[in-house]
Amino acid sequence: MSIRLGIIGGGVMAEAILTRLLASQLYPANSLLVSEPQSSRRDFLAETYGINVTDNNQTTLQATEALLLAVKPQILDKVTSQLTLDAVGNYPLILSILAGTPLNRLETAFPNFPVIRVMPNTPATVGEGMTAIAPGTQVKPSHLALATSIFEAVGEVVEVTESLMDGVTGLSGSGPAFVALMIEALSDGGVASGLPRAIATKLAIQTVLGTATLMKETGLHPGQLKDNVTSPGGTTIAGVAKLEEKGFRSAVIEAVKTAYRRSQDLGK
Ligand SMILES: NC(=O)C1=CN([C@@H]2O[C@H](COP(=O)(O)OP(=O)(O)OC[C@H]3O[C@@H](n4cnc5c(N)ncnc54)[C@H](OP(=O)(O)O)[C@@H]3O)[C@@H](O)[C@H]2O)C=CC1
Ligand SMILES: O=C(O)[C@@H]1CCC=N1
Repeated sequence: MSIRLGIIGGGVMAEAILTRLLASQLYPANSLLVSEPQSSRRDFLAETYGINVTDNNQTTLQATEALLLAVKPQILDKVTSQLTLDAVGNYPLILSILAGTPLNRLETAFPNFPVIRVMPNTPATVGEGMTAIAPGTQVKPSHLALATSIFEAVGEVVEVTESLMDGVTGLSGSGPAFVALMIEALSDGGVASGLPRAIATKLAIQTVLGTATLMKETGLHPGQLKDNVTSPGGTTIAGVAKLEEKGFRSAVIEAVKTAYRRSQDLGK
């Protein structure tokens, strides 16, 4: 079978996305090709998922539908300077998940190719990802439909203007790490209160998951949900008051804003 989707960079995000593309049967294993310099990583991906692998980035350009860029933003220039685009017979859709990397830079590196800037997140691994996509100047409705189908296989998709992509990166791109810290801290609080670690972590994870599901399914405002849990003179309001005293909300807001600014800096 011909290669329909090429991926440059076989790291964490590439694996998260390709596992769902396989599970959803959107792409069969033999239609995927991942280019990755580390031989042990190539062997792992080929043996685990049955996909095609190569150490030659140029080979991924044979992809008939799309080429996913999944390397670190800092090495984009190195990667693109080694590609010979004139040798390519077709123009696969370029999907870049590189944090902070603007469309105009990508479109300069891939002249005449349709380019979409994408920001997924790691819950993509279990099909619960949140992806934002921002189309470039050469993108047609068929390209948008293709990008949407690929990223809907890993969760939910929203289309935004490119000016919002750094904010998206600070919130949903980096957000899983912030939520993981919250879960770890909840578990630590449980352990400090005498719970065994395994039970504390189970409680913390299910509390975050259940709260998110409740808000998603009912559309309940976060403030209303907080009010619903806080009995007068009870335990929750005592904890909420302590969070406010310690600047919890301010710390989270600053974390997202700092990640947003870091995404902006990566683009310079
Ligand atoms: N991790 C996340 O949660 C998210 C990441 N992103 C973006 O995804 C991109 C990838 O991130 P992530 O998967 O975490 O990073 P990883 O480091 O896990 O993956 C990058 C991969 O690219 C490989 N690589 C290095 N040099 C080359 C090269 N010249 N040609 C081809 N492949 C190469 C690396 O190999 P080696 O290890 O040998 O260097 C590595 O396997 C980044 O741009 C990031 O901004 C976007 C959303 C979320
Ligand atoms: O930390 C990073 O730069 C990447 C982008 C969003 C999540 N991880």
